[in-house]
Amino acid sequence: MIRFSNVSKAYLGGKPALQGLTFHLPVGSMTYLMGHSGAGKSTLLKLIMGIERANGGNIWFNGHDITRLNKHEIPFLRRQIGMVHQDYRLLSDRSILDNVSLPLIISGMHPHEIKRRASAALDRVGLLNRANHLPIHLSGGEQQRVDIARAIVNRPQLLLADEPTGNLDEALSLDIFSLFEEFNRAGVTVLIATHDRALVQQKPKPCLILEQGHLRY
Ligand SMILES: Nc1ncnc2c1ncn2[C@@H]1O[C@H](COP(=O)(O)OP(=O)(O)OP(=O)(O)O)[C@@H](O)[C@H]1O
Repeated sequence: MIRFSNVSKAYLGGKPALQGLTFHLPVGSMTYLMGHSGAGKSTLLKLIMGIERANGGNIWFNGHDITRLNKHEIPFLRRQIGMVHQDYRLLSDRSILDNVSLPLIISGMHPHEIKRRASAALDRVGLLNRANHLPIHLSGGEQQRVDIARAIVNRPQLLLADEPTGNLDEALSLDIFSLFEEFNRAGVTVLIATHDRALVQQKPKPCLILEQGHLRY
């Protein structure tokens, strides 16, 4: 699914954020991405999403080298990837159904199909009965579920999560993790950047560990 080959990234004027990364995430795998603050986890996720560009090396997504995509091809790449954030990033003046609909509106889908798919995504995270509520009326754990519904509404092959349990207590973190496991069982490849050692110990999975921009083996 994803293959990094000797990938490096340095931000303008900064020291290298990632250096010489080589690894493979097979289709259907579920992997943690760990490392201290500043180790390069978010940068690695941004390279996969095409938000940042590598300075060296190649990144293969389903056999296509995404380091060579031009800017018109990036939206097509992003439609195949769902991204879950630590801070949810929901639009506060839109219902949760509207929030989940957003990626489908952007992709130009018919309104009937948008409503059907967004409702199905909310149902999968157990929030269909709150479809017309504003985000402010939901708890932190529920808002995280809305973010996950929005990430999977396009039926992505790959789900990336950047500290998805960073704002949640242990019980809610396990709930959220169980959702990721469900999608993974349905065939979605999952990569979760996390500091959450309790979660990693309770739910062991293969780990990529970054140390100051290098992979630790
Ligand atoms: N837009 C940017 N411009 C310049 N430097 C950046 C930028 N984004 C990240 N960096 C630097 O790149 C390095 C890796 O940062 P990154 O955010 O990828 O780490 P992280 O492991 O995700 O950290 P955290 O766990 O705190 O989110 C850090 O030294 C950071 O200061």
